[in-house]
Amino acid sequence: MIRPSFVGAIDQGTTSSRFLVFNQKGDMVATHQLEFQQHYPHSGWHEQDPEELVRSVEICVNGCVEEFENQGHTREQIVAVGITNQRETTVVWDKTTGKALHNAIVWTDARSQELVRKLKHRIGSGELNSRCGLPLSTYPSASKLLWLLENAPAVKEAYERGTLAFGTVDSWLVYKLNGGPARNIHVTDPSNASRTMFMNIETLEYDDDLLDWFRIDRNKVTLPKIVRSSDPQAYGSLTTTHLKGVRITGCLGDQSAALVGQKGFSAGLAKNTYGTGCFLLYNVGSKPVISKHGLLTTVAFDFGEGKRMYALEGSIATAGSSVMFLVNNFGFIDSPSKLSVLAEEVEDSGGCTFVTAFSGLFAPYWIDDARGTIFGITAYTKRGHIARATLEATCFQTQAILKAMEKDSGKPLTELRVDGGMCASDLIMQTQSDFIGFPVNRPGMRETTALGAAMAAGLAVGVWKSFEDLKDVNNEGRTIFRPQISEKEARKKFARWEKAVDMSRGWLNEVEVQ
Ligand SMILES: Nc1ncnc2c1ncn2[C@@H]1O[C@H](COP(=O)(O)OP(=O)(O)O)[C@@H](O)[C@H]1O
Ligand SMILES: O=P(O)(O)OC[C@H](O)CO
Repeated sequence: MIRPSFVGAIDQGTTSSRFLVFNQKGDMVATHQLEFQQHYPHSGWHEQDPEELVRSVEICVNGCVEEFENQGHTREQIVAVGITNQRETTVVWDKTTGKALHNAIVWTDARSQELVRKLKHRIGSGELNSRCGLPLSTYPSASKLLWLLENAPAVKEAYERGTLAFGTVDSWLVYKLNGGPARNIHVTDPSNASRTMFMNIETLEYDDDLLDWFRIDRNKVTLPKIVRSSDPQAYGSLTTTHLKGVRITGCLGDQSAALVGQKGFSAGLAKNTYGTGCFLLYNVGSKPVISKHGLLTTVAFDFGEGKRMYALEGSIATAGSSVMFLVNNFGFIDSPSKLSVLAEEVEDSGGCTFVTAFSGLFAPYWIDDARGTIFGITAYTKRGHIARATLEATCFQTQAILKAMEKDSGKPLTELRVDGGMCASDLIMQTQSDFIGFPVNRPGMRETTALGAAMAAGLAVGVWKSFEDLKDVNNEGRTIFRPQISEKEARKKFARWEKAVDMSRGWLNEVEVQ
C-alpha cells in the first residue's frame, strides 16, 4: 500500500513557535505550539534568546510528530519541511563555535532610534529606499546589526576576527537545525533578505554600495547566501528531532508565507495578517514597485524563473501585542479571546482613540518619536472603551495603509483576505470591514502562514507540481464580513484617528527648560 505524503511547517513567530503537518489537500492534521520568553531589558527594547528559539522549535517538531503518529501515520510520511519566521529579527553568532553572541534583537526593538536619526543625515540616505525597498528606520535588520557592532563587545570582537555570522531567524534556524558549524549551512531566501536593507531589490543579491553605505565590511561578517524560497537542496536537512534526515525545502518570511498560504500568487491579490504586528501584502507582479506613500517594497516569494513576485507592504508594529498589553500589563482581561467580550460591553470607544505606538508608528506614517498615547479619556471612560479603542487602532492603521496602497498602485482593493491570531475575533473583522468599506474574507483554516511554508516546501519536492495543483486548498469555511456603517461615518472616525496620530508625534523629543 502506498501511504500518502505529508509536509511539515516550522512557524517561528514573534510570540510562539509551532510545528504543523499538512496533507496534500492542504488540511492541517497535527500541530504543536509553544510560547517562549520575551525580554524587555529597557523601554523600547525587545530581545529573545536565540538558543531558546531553536529549542522551542525542536520541542514543537517532536510534540507534533508524536500527535501525528498517534493518528496512525508514520514519521517517514513527512517528506519535506518548510520554515517560516518572524522577519528582521537579528541574530549574530560565531561561525567557529556556532554559539549566539547576543540575544536576538526583535523586529519591534527601537533601541537604534538615535543611530537611525544620525544615519538619516549621512549623504545618500535618500537613495536607500529605491535600492533596497525599505525606509531607513529601526525596523529592518541593518540598524540592529550596526547597534550590536557599536555596543556589544563580543560581537565587535568576532567582527574584527572575521568570525562573525549574521542572519535573520530563518538563517539561524536552518544553520542550527542542520547541526551548526559541522555543516555550516548559512542561507536565507529573498523574502527574508529583502528585510535587511543589504539586498538589492532588483537583483536579489547583496548590494556592495548598500553595505559600504552602512560601513559593513563583508570580509569581517558572513551574510547568509541568498537562495530560492523553494529549493530541494539548498537548506539541508534536520539533524535532530523525530524528523532527523528530513529535508528542509522551503523558506519564507512569515508575511510572505501568509500571502502564499492565501494563494496570493498573482498581481492584484492581497492579504492582511493580524499577529503580534499586522502586515498587509499586495502582490504587484514580477517587477518591484517603489512606494511614494510610506509603504515597503518587498520580495513576496521566489519560486524560480517566472514565479518570482514582489509585494507592496504596509507594516503595523503593534497589533496583537496591544491586546497582550491589556492582558499582561493592565489585567483588563485574562486572555486575548476576551477582548471582544469586554469591547462588546460598550457601544463604541466612548470618544477614546488609542495610538498604539509602542515602538513608534510604522507604515504609512514612519514616526519613530511617537509612543503609545490614549486621547479622549474622561471620568466616563470604562475598560470596554479602551478595549474598543485598542482593537480600532489596528483597523485604522490598516485603513491608512489601504489608502496609501491605492495611491501607489492606482487601483482600489475590493476585498481583503485576512488571517493571524486577531482575526479570530468577529468584532475586529466587522470593525475592519466597516472602516474600509468593503468585504473582509476570512478562511476556515487560519494557519495560512504555516500552510504557505508547507506549500513552498511541497512544491520543491513534487508534493504539488504547480500553483494550479493548489487551487482547491483551503477554500472551505470562509466567512465574509461586509460593511455595516455609512461611508460618511467611516470617514469621520478616520479623520479623528489621523488627528490623534498627528498629536502623538514628537513625544520622545527633549523638552526645553529655562
Ligand atoms: N480572539 C482574539 N482577539 C484578539 N486578539 C487575539 C485573539 N486571539 C489571539 N489574538 C492576538 O493574536 C496574537 C497572536 O497571533 P499570531 O498570529 O499567533 O501571532 P505571531 O505569529 O506574531 O506569534 C496575540 O498577540 C494575541 O493577542
Ligand atoms: O510574528 P508576526 O506574525 O507578528 O510577524 C512578524 C513580522 O514578520 C515582522 O516583520
